[in-house]
Amino acid sequence: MDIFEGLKQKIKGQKIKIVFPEGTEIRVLGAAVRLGAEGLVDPIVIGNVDEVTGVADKNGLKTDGLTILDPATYPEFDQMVAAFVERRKGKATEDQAREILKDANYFGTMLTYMDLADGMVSGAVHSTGDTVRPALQIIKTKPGVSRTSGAFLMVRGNGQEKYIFSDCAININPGAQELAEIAVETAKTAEMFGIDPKVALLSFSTKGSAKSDEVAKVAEATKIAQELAPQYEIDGELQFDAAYVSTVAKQKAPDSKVAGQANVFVFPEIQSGNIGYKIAQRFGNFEAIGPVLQGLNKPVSDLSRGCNEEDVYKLSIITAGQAIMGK
Ligand SMILES: CC(C)(COP(=O)(O)OP(=O)(O)OC[C@H]1O[C@@H](n2cnc3c(N)ncnc32)[C@H](O)[C@@H]1OP(=O)(O)O)[C@@H](O)C(=O)NCCC(=O)NCCS
Ligand SMILES: CC(=O)OP(=O)(O)O
Repeated sequence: MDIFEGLKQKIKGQKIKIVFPEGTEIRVLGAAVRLGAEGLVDPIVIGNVDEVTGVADKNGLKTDGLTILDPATYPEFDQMVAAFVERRKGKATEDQAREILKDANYFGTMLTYMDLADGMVSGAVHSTGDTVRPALQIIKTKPGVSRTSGAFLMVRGNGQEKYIFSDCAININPGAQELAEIAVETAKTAEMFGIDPKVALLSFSTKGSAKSDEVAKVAEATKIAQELAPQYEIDGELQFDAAYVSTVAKQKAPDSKVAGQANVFVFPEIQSGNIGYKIAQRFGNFEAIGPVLQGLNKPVSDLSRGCNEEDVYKLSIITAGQAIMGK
């Protein structure tokens, strides 16, 4: 079954509340209306009611199925301010909190943190930093996870080809320990998508074919990840061709159980990860759904600003799926 059909069946009718802070953005509003009409999620759209309905009317969208919340008129704003000050423990005064929570991403993240919503999808307009910083500060990572990271589900040909790429979004230059943790969290994300993970830690070197600090970091991360999660097939350092192409794998890494069969690709740092996913998306015609943030206490997903309505729709389904699995 198509991965999205499976997820849709799980979330349909479950009344999972997803917050959309970018309520006046047509790609977001269109997806929210569609998700609500199909009974897949209960959308909460952030924005001034007149502005949101104005955009909807102009585009022939019905807003009946949406809850529209405006931070400026939100009746429980004082409680939210108090909860934020408590959560930030000395890092924000009440006056600062009142200012900060006017920001739609902070407001939406607080709704999620306070269990008034089950997850959040943003980033069609905002940069990744502005989208995820509230989640890092408020929702925070699960016990045992020190860093959140951003994975993409890469899909081509009606779902026959599916892979996970990470970290393409958050950690600029992770150390070996962090990279190992990212690899393990990405294996878990793969399982969520029904993929039996074979995890390759990518490099420009395969099994010592080049020597450098960058290569040593990936080799070290591989060792740590293997120790952290012996239940998964994890190997590195591997070049992309050794990880993916079986004939090349036979030559470059003949003893590897991952080389030539990898379906989870962990990049050594964000530059290669972000560039790599966009090349596969734009040259390779892969659909790139994400970044799905891994390891947070509640799901928050960050869109690329280059997304279309379908991307918002699909990432919201994944976010709702994460919410239901975390319940
Ligand atoms: C994500 C990012 C914005 C965080 O940077 P930042 O806001 O400067 O982070 P700071 O170091 O000030 O930390 C802010 C808070 O987030 C937490 N944090 C930062 N990175 C984190 C991570 N990867 N996982 C979990 N928590 C994290 C910090 O612990 C801190 O929490 P605290 O305030 O409760 O102490 C930054 O790493 C970044 O810009 N990454 C690249 C984003 C990007 O442009 N991606 C490309 C497009 S997808
Ligand atoms: C994920 C990503 O690259 O986001 P953006 O394109 O918005 O920078």
